[in-house]
Amino acid sequence: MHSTLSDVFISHPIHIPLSNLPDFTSLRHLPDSYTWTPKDDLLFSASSSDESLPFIDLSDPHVATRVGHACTTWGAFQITNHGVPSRLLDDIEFLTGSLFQLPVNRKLKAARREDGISGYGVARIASFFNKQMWSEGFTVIGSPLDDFHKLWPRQHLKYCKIIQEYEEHMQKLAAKLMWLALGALGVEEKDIEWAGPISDFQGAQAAIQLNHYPICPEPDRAMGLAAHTDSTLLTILYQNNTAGLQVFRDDVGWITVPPVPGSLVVNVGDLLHILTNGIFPSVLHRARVNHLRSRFSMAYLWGPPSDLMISPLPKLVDPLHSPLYPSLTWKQYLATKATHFNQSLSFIRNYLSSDQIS
Ligand SMILES: C=C1C[C@]23C[C@@]1(O)CC[C@H]2[C@@]12CCC[C@@](C)(C(=O)O1)[C@H]2[C@@H]3C(=O)O
Ligand SMILES: O=C(O)CCC(=O)C(=O)O
Ligand SMILES: [Fe+2]
Repeated sequence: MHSTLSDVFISHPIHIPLSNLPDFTSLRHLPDSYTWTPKDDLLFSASSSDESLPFIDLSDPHVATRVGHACTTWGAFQITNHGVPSRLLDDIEFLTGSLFQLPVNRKLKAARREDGISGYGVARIASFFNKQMWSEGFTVIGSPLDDFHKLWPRQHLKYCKIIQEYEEHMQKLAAKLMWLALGALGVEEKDIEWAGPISDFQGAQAAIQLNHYPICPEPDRAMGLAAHTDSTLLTILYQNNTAGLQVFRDDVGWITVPPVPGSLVVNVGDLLHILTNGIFPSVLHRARVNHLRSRFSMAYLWGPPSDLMISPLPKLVDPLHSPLYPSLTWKQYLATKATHFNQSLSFIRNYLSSDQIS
């Protein structure tokens, strides 16, 4: 049977109780369980800088060089002139706002199961931390029809249509960005067979993650979404007009990625880091919260077919650059991530074959 990403968490259920979701709106002080210190996350108070992320106009004649440079130096960049209609960005933001403003008991009707992948809940990475994150999320993989019907019994089709249109645009954009980034390293369409006969990565798989960071009474002591890298090839993120996304570089510290109306943020994920044999770093990022305005973000997490073997591209391997990672599938990598979280890349680096990875 053709398997999907959903199978991963059947064997790696994550136990995160939904029963103690706070009523974010009525809290005047941060409960202890939401108060973060460097003990809870080593990078919590790491230094910050006012450097900025590369901002790239996709209609620039030197776009491939700029994308390649941003991927090599930061593993992230912001884009404009990306071709996604601003009306569609408004629609997905409207959908996200409508979803999270539903009463908790309605949202819980579409709660993600412990061994499931889609639905409402706290971020999966919550299980790696002692403190709770000031956010709620909703993951869409495959058709959202059943879940949306539970959320909006009368209006679900309208919202399903928005998701479908968003996926179509994001899939095209992800393929375009992938070729720009790899093209900068001299990788050509013939080097990636699974991109398909017209090089459009039709078999790629994706998830949409909708995030809500409510207004927080003590934002400096809270964490919206803790530091992590995405397990994807690429992630394309749209944020509403409230700042919160930060990216980290060892030699720079944390920088804030300001929301620029109509622009999108692109992150290199762990699988693209593996595919490029470490040339592109997967970017460590997190979301901080705000005491005046709530924040929404909508991430399109894009990866290969879930059972396809991914390994450093032969073109990027030679006697001076031996392969740093074994071949493994996205499913195997997600399973590794479910156990080893931010240590996953260094964990698999120590294995020559994915058979040794469980
Ligand atoms: C395909 C996926 C990537 C993701 C785990 C998931 O199965 C679906 C949700 C994704 C997400 C979004 C928020 C941050 C993140 C680390 C998480 O906890 O869930 C990512 C996961 C990932 O990239 O590993
Ligand atoms: O909210 C953000 O800006 C970050 C979201 C994110 O990192 C994710 O969904 O993977
Ligand atoms: Fe992320």
